[in-house]
Amino acid sequence: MPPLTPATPAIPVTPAVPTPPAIRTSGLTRSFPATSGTVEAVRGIDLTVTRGEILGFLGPNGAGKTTTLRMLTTLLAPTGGSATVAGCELAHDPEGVRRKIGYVAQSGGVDPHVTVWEELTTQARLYRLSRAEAAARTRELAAELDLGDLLERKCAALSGGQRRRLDIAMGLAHRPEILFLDEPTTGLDPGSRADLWELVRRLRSERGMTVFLTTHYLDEAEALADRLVIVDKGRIVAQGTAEALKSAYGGSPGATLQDAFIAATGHGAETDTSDASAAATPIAV
Ligand SMILES: Nc1ncnc2c1ncn2[C@@H]1O[C@H](COP(=O)(O)OP(=O)(O)OP(=O)(O)O)[C@@H](O)[C@H]1O
Repeated sequence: MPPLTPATPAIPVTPAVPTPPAIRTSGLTRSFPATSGTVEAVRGIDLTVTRGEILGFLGPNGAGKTTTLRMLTTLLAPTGGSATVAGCELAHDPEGVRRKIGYVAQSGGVDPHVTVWEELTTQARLYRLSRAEAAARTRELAAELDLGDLLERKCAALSGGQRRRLDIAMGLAHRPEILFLDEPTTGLDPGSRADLWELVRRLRSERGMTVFLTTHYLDEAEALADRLVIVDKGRIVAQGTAEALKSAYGGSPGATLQDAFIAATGHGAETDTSDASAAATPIAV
């Protein structure tokens, strides 16, 4: 039989290379020894966050949000499972993870006694930038985060919103690929919250930044996040867009995210679930 001839000349095709996710976890687990036994803070989280996604990580008090965040940012070793963050394996290359992520803790981390300029240049120098590079990076960050008029001010004299912008600038000093924000707007007034939301949106649209955000504010999660993951008692109990969660859980056309949250977890956003032992069934929508 003659060989088959293609009807059209063969054009070399470059196969599409799938973009690896920003974060992937498999069975991520953390337990803590306690006097009364073991606290199972995180019980096998399987999660994928795509690059450029803003992910809202929600759950009642004690659900395991901070423990998960601390594992993903290398601050706490998992007791089980695995995770890849920004292409680096958490267990084998924590240094690589740290180079590629920015972490803004709930309590911030700035020194109240130094100026904004000193704080930012010191942070940039920690990432081995020369003095001149650190100064240039500080100017860049100040412009981007609207801190230009505050550079000579002592950190202690900043308002809550200004302090939060500085915290984020510090987290961005080394141009990370993924930004972890732990409760970024707790304690801010509505105007400062709206400014911060705008900033997070800009980081994603202008830099393609992946943002992993924990929050207690359901309106914040709904306004900012592309996708929500709800955890309870250390497990993922629901995930999807806010709209999908509302229609899957809300039970009526006018259902709110609060309705969906209560239906998925069995309680309100501020209830402490850490001592409960029953596990909910995970539902993805
Ligand atoms: N170092 C620790 N030692 C013992 N138990 C801990 C430790 N850290 C966290 N836990 C427990 O693990 C569980 C999950 O805590 P975690 O802080 O991750 O919850 P969370 O969802 O962040 O809660 P919150 O919204 O209140 O901050 C809780 O029962 C908590 O008491």
